[in-house]
Amino acid sequence: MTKTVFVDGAAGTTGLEIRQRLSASDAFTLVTLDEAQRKDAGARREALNDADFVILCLPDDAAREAVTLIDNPRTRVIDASSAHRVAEGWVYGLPELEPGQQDQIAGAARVTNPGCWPTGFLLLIRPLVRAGLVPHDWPLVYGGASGYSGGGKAMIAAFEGDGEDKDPTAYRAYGFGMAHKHLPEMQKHARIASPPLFLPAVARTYRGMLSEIGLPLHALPRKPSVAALDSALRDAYRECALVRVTEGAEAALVRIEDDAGTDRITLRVSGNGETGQARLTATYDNLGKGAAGAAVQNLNIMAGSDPVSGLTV
Ligand SMILES: NC(=O)C1=CN([C@@H]2O[C@H](COP(=O)(O)OP(=O)(O)OC[C@H]3O[C@@H](n4cnc5c(N)ncnc54)[C@H](OP(=O)(O)O)[C@@H]3O)[C@@H](O)[C@H]2O)C=CC1
Ligand SMILES: CC(=O)N[C@@H](CCC(=O)OP(=O)(O)O)C(=O)O
Repeated sequence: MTKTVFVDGAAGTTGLEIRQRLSASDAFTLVTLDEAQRKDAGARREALNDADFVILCLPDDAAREAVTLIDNPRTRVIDASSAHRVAEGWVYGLPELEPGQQDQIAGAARVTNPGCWPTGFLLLIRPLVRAGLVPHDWPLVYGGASGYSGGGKAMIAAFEGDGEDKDPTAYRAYGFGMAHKHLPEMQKHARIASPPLFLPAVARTYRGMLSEIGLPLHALPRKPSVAALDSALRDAYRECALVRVTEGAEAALVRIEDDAGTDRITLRVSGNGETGQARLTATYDNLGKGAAGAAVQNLNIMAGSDPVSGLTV
């Protein structure tokens, strides 16, 4: 029997992408509310309690409210917002993060999708911290660029609009308050002593991400080689269909578009043994592995289906 999936926020950027991925599914029946009802608390309460699975594609406050509207123990929730990323009682929905993480997701009633920025950071750094190649109190710096759909409907309108509010920029940096909302999530799930110094930017491309961590290898206590970092990542993700580790030395150019339009993430370790410098790079799609693809992957895992069903690997 198919399971019902109610997407709350189905008219938004992430919600539309999830609908696209589930529309041809044999395992799930998609439920959405029409335009007149999609913000009606009564209609939402009914849909939230009727569904086997709920995927919240809402701003944080609306996501918190949606959870309070659920009063039956049967409905299982995946929250794409940042409302519950470090909350007690929620399983972190990044199945590749730790051994056993996928099993925790499979059995959970409440799963929080990771943020798009934390996805790249955590998949690059967590295996290196776990292996002791990077100390847990190392002062990490993480930066990169996101496609503008990462800011949802409002940012899409600003980049694509033709009114006074149109932002004509090709590339802009932000987060200068050094207090981005993803910092607690990055610190907690990387299991590091303090959050990374985070340098985000947004580029004039609809979708895609390119994010990076630089490491001075000679300064690290264990002075790891580039090859040691590369092999730690390969070991960590050998069984993971959506995580590719490619040869960093061959990367003459890495583009923000490299994995746009897919649900995978590509990791690379580049570097120079003589100068003792390494560059860890992740490319993925903010709406793929960064949001909708990750939500569908978690849904598949929770429902006991093939984790990559309906996804572009
Ligand atoms: N875009 C991305 O790349 C990523 C997004 N996310 C997260 O996913 C969530 C959704 O983001 P995104 O799709 O980009 O955002 P959008 O702004 O594109 O969409 C949000 C949708 O939620 C609707 N909405 C707002 N309040 C309510 C409410 N009270 N009841 C019902 N619907 C409501 C909005 O309605 P209306 O159309 O009327 O505005 C809109 O359709 C956010 O929490 C975001 O942070 C996470 C990772 C990446
Ligand atoms: C380009 C851009 O503005 N991106 C957003 C992150 C989008 C995202 O990941 O949303 P969540 O916070 O729900 O994870 C930002 O940096 O705040």
